[in-house]
Amino acid sequence: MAHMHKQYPQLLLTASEMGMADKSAVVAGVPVMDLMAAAGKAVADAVLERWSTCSVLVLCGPGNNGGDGFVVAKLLQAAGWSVRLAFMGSVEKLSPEAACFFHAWQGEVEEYSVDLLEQTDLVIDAMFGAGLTRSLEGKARDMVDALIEREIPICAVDVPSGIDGTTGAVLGKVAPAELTVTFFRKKPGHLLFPGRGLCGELVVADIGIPVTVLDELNLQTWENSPELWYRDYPWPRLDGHKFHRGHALVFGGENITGASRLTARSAMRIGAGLVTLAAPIKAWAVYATALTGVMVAKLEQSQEAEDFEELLLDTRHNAIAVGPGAGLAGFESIRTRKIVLAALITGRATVLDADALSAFANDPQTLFDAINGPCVMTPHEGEFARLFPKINKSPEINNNLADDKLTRARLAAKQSGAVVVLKGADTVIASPDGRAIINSNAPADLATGGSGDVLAGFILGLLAQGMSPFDAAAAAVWMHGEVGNEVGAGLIAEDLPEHLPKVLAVFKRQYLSP
Ligand SMILES: NC(=O)C1=CN([C@@H]2O[C@H](COP(=O)(O)OP(=O)(O)OC[C@H]3O[C@@H](n4cnc5c(N)ncnc54)[C@H](O)[C@@H]3O)[C@@H](O)[C@H]2O)[C@@H](O)CC1
Ligand SMILES: Nc1ncnc2c1ncn2[C@@H]1O[C@H](COP(=O)(O)OP(=O)(O)O)[C@@H](O)[C@H]1O
Ligand SMILES: [K+]
Repeated sequence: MAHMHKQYPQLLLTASEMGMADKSAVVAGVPVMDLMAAAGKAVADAVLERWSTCSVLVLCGPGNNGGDGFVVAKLLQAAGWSVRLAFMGSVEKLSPEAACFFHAWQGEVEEYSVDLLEQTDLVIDAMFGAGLTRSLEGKARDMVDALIEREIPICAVDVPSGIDGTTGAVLGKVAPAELTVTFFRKKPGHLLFPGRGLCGELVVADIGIPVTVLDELNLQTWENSPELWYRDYPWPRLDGHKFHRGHALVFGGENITGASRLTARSAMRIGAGLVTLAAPIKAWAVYATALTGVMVAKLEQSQEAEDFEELLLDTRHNAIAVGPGAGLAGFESIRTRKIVLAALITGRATVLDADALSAFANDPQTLFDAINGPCVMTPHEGEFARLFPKINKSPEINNNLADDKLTRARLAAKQSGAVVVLKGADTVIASPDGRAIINSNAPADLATGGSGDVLAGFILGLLAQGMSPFDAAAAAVWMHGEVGNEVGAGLIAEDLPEHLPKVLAVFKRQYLSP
């Protein structure tokens, strides 16, 4: 990802990074007054574009989020709307800029009361911004409860109040918005659940912060997009042959054979030149019958791990996947561990999924110590909890670490030395060097048995073609989401590799030809 330039629109800013960006903007000569005026105008414009004239209630909080609210109220009133404004806090404690816009509001300033909702068609939630760190209490909390109950449409300023913009966690309770307008760049909490599910449509408004302020910040978090990795995507060479596209090796167990078959086929679909599936002799015929383009190698009974090691002596096997259907019952677990360690000791690119991760639940350090080359681990939350029990319980990062998927994935990558793909609706891809990507294109249709095995195969296929583990993981997760969208409702895992060519064709049109 040599090309990840800092000014990419995909950069995500935590609340404190956003604060630093604001400060740098001021140093660069953009006054806070202008930022606040632009923020309020962006919200008012977005509202005017989406709703027709109605009775609006602007709920202003005690900080600068409330400051934006004063601006919105005035602009909507000027547009001929019927506007009421409620303020919670003390005028003396407002920032000078928020105070200035407070005084510019010439209408009545009302106290928070749920009765205000009686004649309200639309609420502007300018109570708290993305930097909130504790639960709402008192009148703000009562208001949120009433908003949830009455289901009045809400436009949120920056975030729906009560969402931690850095983690996406809900602090107490949050009333879901129909529209959220945030400023300059998205925050991780807009993409991570539960926050993501509460934002509604998300608009990112330019408020005049110069992009050059990003150069001063050591930003490490992005929203997944081909912009981040398309330049390193391994398209086949015009004069190439199959060995230029790598030879992937997949281990398959004897009981659940579908999982590793999906992985192998997916690796082929995404362009690995050759794929070999190595299977215990008992299951060899099953694999050999079911697979065509994928080659099937035999592993003799009771010496599967040794035979697998022998396959690894062929250095053309440049990327290895272990886990899908590898087996955990009784002796299988020991065998799975041996095969994982045999793969890792080669230092070649390795994908570890499913059973390959669970097999080390009692001794994760042995796994982490063995990782000395490019490695991608793809745990879902259950596997993650088994492999990283301390991270899930660690109190040190923040009070809501269990809710902080981004930090958990980062810590796991650092601890293990592997790129960690922490899967789910908001998959996080974290590198041991601190970089992280949040994926946002995956539809819920992907929540079906076997779709993770396909993802492992996509990563494997890209690794075989020489992509770096962080890029390969990000690209594969994005492709997986796109294919999910392409197939849509009714999707089964088998569909995913079969529909990949359509997604690749669109991707190629958009990103290969300048
Ligand atoms: N230069 C800037 O800083 C800009 C900020 N903007 C707006 O400013 C917002 C950030 O402003 P602030 O940092 O003032 O943050 P907030 O507006 O979220 O308010 C924080 C204030 O609320 C208090 N507070 C925190 N949690 C509370 C709780 N649970 N119950 C009661 N009070 C609580 C804090 O003590 C603090 O006074 C952004 O969300 C954005 O809307 C925009 O105006 C654009 C420019
Ligand atoms: N609600 C959801 N929205 C989008 N993607 C999802 C959702 N739930 C699961 N996924 C994706 O589906 C895949 C499921 O993988 P996994 O849990 O390993 O299942 P399996 O082992 O059955 O293949 C992962 O890539 C995950 O990110
Ligand atoms: K808000």
